[in-house]
Amino acid sequence: MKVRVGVNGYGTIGKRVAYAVSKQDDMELIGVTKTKPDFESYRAKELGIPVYAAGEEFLPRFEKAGFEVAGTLNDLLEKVDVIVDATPGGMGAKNKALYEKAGVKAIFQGGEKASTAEVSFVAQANYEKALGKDYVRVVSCNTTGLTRTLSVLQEYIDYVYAVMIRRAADPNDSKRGPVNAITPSVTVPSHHGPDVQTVIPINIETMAFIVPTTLMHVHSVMIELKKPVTREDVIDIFENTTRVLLFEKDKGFESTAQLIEFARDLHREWNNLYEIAVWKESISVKGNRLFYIQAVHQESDVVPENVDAIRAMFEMADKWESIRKTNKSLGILK
Ligand SMILES: NC(=O)C1=CN([C@@H]2O[C@H](COP(=O)(O)OP(=O)(O)OC[C@H]3O[C@@H](n4cnc5c(N)ncnc54)[C@H](OP(=O)(O)O)[C@@H]3O)[C@@H](O)[C@H]2O)C=CC1
Ligand SMILES: O=C(OP(=O)(O)O)[C@H](O)COP(=O)(O)O
Repeated sequence: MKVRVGVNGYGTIGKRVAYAVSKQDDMELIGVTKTKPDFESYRAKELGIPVYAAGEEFLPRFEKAGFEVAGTLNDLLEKVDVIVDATPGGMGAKNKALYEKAGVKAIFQGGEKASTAEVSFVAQANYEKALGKDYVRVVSCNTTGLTRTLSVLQEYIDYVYAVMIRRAADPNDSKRGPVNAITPSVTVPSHHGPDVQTVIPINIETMAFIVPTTLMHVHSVMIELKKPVTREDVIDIFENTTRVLLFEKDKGFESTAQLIEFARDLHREWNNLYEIAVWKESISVKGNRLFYIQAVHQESDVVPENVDAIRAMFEMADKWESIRKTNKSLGILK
């Protein structure tokens, strides 16, 4: 039996999750929601994906444009086993009552508070915690990136300090900024450190800035060690960590621009770089401190996590079986 999946919110994350679900042999994409008949709605239809209005209040927009929808969100909820909520941050918590009423399981994204779901999720760190659960939150792109690399270093970590340099807007977004400024998050810690702690129990403080770029986020990670580790050990650990790739400046990876070009060269859909990119040269051990720099493709790193979360919620596979299956279907390198 295939799990029937709906996606509420066919935007940056939603369209990628819908695509990823459609690549799984144990899942069926039943439909997606939109609030308006824009080019994304027409493209979904061309791809054969049923488009539902995100609520009755949006129906007149579709009617006016002569765009035939398959129904409304409530109709979609009647046909699915699980809904992936990829609506703008904070909206998922409001939608939860609809999902409860319809009796469908739901996955929320990192824009929601941890309390919206029963568990905050990063597959390689805590897959088992989501087994059989009804409500799971895939943490934000930055939190996913931090958790992927920190979870495999846990035995060495006394305290983590990380600085997050965040992209200002996604490439398809012409409304956000800044265009010519650097915006600090003056609340310390930024939400990322406490968010990592919803997945793994480590000491961590984070600070964050927004800078004028659309391509990726970059993290500067500094770790106080509680037991010795060498640079070679860390390289070895990351080389053996799924969804983490090492890149070398010496091979031309000077910035996020070349990382995205690498994803383009792989002919990845939407130039997705699902893997967290760690600069190999940046991995340094000085006394009892470990340093490294990593980059996160904000539009795509959480996509495989959504797929694995579905398998965990329906107890369809164990952790490594699911991760391997998802990786293979999306061409994730390791
Ligand atoms: N973008 C990113 O880098 C990342 C985002 N996230 C999280 O993922 C979630 C989604 O973000 P993102 O994909 O960027 O958002 P987008 O704005 O790209 O997409 C949001 C989607 O929700 C739909 N929507 C808007 N209003 C409503 C409504 N009233 N009811 C139902 N659906 C609505 C939009 O439909 P329409 O277009 O038709 O109006 C759109 O399809 C957020 O929680 C965010 O924090 C997590 C990781 C990375
Ligand atoms: O939700 C996200 O983008 P946003 O800036 O559009 O809210 C990304 O996950 C990055 O957010 P974060 O820096 O809160 O992890």
